[in-house]
Amino acid sequence: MSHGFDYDLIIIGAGVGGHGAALHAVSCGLKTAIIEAGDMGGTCVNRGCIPSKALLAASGRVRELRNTHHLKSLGIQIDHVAFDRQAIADHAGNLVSKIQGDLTNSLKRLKVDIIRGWGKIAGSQKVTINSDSGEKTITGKDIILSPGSVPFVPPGIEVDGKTVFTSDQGVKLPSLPEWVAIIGSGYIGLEFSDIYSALGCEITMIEALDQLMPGFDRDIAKLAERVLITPRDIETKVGIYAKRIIPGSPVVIELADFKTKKDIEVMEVDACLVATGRIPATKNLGLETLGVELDRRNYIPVDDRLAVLSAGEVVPHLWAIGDATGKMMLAHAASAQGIVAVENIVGRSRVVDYRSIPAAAFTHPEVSYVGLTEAAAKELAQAEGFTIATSKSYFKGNSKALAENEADGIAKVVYRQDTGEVLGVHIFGMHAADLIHEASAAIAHRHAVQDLAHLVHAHPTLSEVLDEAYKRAVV
Ligand SMILES: Cc1cc2nc3c(=O)[nH]c(=O)nc-3n(C[C@H](O)[C@H](O)[C@H](O)COP(=O)(O)OP(=O)(O)OC[C@H]3O[C@@H](n4cnc5c(N)ncnc54)[C@H](O)[C@@H]3O)c2cc1C
Ligand SMILES: NC(=O)c1ccc[n+]([C@@H]2O[C@H](COP(=O)([O-])OP(=O)(O)OC[C@H]3O[C@@H](n4cnc5c(N)ncnc54)[C@H](O)[C@@H]3O)[C@@H](O)[C@H]2O)c1
Repeated sequence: MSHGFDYDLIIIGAGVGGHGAALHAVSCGLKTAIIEAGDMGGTCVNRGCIPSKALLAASGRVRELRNTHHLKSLGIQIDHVAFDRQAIADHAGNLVSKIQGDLTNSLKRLKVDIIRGWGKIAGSQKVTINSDSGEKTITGKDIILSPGSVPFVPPGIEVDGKTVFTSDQGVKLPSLPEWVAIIGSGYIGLEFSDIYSALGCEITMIEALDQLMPGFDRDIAKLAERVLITPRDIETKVGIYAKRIIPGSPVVIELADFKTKKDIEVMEVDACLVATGRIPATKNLGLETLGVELDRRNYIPVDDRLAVLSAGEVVPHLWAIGDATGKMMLAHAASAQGIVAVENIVGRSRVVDYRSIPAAAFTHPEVSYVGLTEAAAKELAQAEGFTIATSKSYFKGNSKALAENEADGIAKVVYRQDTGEVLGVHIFGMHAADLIHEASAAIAHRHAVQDLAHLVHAHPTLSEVLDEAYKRAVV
């Protein structure tokens, strides 16, 4: 193809979004180049999903093997469980190298040109790349921006990368501080509290909003707090924010009331993980050359087809995907967007169905959801004039969970009362991250609880928790 351009498609950013787009582009016959200034694989592979899940796998095993009470209930006795912090860190580091290599090779195998350097739009269908070897310009019929995101560090917080750090450094597990403060109780705060508490650190979790895990469905967050926080060596401070953090030994943290802004106390801890969200990496992309303005939170404005917008109008041949679009900061959402953008590029109109994209926190046990929380569904119902209902089932009534003696857990289905359409499903309990996909498929097809209640699930499996929740919705 190419038609007078160097490439059919140029992708800026080789994270999971850019990678997913590149693979799909090749399968659609597009001559493709991908530009990467940093580590191939971006955040997920190098500083996100992959190393954090490796740490969670190892620390989760330590937790399980040290839980003598649980093991005894199964008739097992283990006298001493030891671990080597550096070996756990190496497990994560080795996995990063492997997946980074696999991802890079998959692009090479498909003859995607990998160009190292900083990519910048230099005008319509034109990109410049700056690297140590100088600047060059290439042309592409279409351009996809996938520059990703970086940790957000609130003003007043100083990060030295050693005593006060973000997940970028945390995933390397360089030390196990005796007492660590975690700022934020979102995904990163939760997953790291799981890792640190399993490996014997004392934790203080500080959350600015008036409840822990504010992004999750309330019923799920309440039970998750009872299981993941309360019985562990984790002190929580809620409605309180870290106004100032000074790195050093000790780390000094000035806390204030989030609502009144009044100073509350000064804490001294050994280390502090700042897990206060992420912001788009959208500076210096040359967007101004095409008159594109970022939105007020610095995301790249896109329509449902992932076309970039300028003053509400589509900018021809320019697309954006991934964390930088601010839709759902998840790896699989980024690659799904990449596939949809390519579909539109090749003339097959497609949009992303965000409602059916699942999410999970890989704590022990896991938290997962897809679709709307009960609160969000209520808002939608009010706006559109329908009513919602919910149904719940519990792991303590599930034979498989009972056989494992891991019966802490709940599944909650939020649905429309009139049509039965499933609007959201939330699960907390063992293997919740895997269990959610059945619900994701149900939402993708806009299925109703009345139909889902008739599906047959193998016995005894954890999937029967969801089966039970659907059945309870229709009795
Ligand atoms: C600790 C942690 C754990 C996570 N765990 C999960 C998880 O379990 N599951 C999940 O779904 N998500 C997880 N995420 C989120 C996930 O990592 C991101 O949603 C995902 O990486 C976004 O992909 P992306 O392609 O949009 O951007 P990124 O992965 O950030 O990639 C963007 C790439 O673009 C490059 N780049 C930027 N600008 C330019 C430029 N101008 N020129 C050249 N290159 C450029 C960057 O160097 C980077 O490599 C986690 C994130 C963190 C921080
Ligand atoms: N398993 C996964 O899929 C996974 C894992 C890790 C990260 N991620 C992605 O990375 C993104 C970033 O994760 P995150 O946990 O940093 O963000 P988050 O948005 O999930 O949570 C940040 C929390 O920090 C709180 N906060 C902000 N400023 C504060 C302050 N000064 N003091 C106290 N609390 C404060 C917020 O109220 C919020 O609850 C997530 O949104 C998610 O999309 C996903």
